[in-house]
Amino acid sequence: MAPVKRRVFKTKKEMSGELAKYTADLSSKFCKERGIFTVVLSGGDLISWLWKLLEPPYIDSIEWSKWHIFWVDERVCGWDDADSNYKLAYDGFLSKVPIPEKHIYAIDNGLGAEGNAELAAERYEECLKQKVNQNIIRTYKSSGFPQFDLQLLGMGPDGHMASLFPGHDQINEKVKWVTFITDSPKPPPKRITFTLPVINCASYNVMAVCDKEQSDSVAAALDHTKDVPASRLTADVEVVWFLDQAAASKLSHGCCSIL
Ligand SMILES: O=C1O[C@H](COP(=O)(O)O)[C@@H](O)[C@H](O)[C@H]1O
Repeated sequence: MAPVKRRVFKTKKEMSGELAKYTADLSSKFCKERGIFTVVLSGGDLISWLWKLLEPPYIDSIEWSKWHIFWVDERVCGWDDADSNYKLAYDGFLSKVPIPEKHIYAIDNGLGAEGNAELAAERYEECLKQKVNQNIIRTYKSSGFPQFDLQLLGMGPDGHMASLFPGHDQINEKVKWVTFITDSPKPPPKRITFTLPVINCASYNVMAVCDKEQSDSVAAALDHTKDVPASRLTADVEVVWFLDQAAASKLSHGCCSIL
């Protein structure tokens, strides 16, 4: 069982600094070992916390040309839609770093714009299978599920991660790699999402959460007081929760160090 670590920071700025260092260290490890670094992004606040990677020393030292970018979940819309996780990441991060465009694997733009959630999920799973066949994505031991090097995740106040929401069936999917939802409680209703087995096969999973609004769900997930999707998060090597003080404020005593 992979260790679940928690790191609590006084400010979001400090958290962003350490998140950048953690990501850069893994980038250097995987680029040296494999010549490739597969990174999975989520939407939401996470993208705004990647800003430190856009500054020295990281902007100049990271081997961006070896990065391959995927999304743990995506809203079913076109790439230019304000709801798009691709657009959020492109505007706030990807357009500012020299990752080759052909290494960026977004939802099919046409199916997204059409609103075809089922087909968009199937197409994204096909894309992952193609990247496995091209040895860009590794597979997990004997299970055959894709294994990403690093996933950068976020959690909503209800404890959802990716587009796996409490009380919705997608969390129980055991076979598919990518599934879809058409009645997401958080708008927009149509989304595609990695399934739990895929999320949990990643080598390293980071869960970055800030603000008081999320503190109940952080406690539920880490103290296991309630079963929310994020409480099921694990990984092959390690899971690290990056928290600010407000998000960590309801954790049981003595279990977190403030850095
Ligand atoms: O809708 C989504 O929400 C989660 C959490 O977002 P946050 O703004 O509360 O951090 C996000 O991780 C997911 O990718 C996104 O589609």
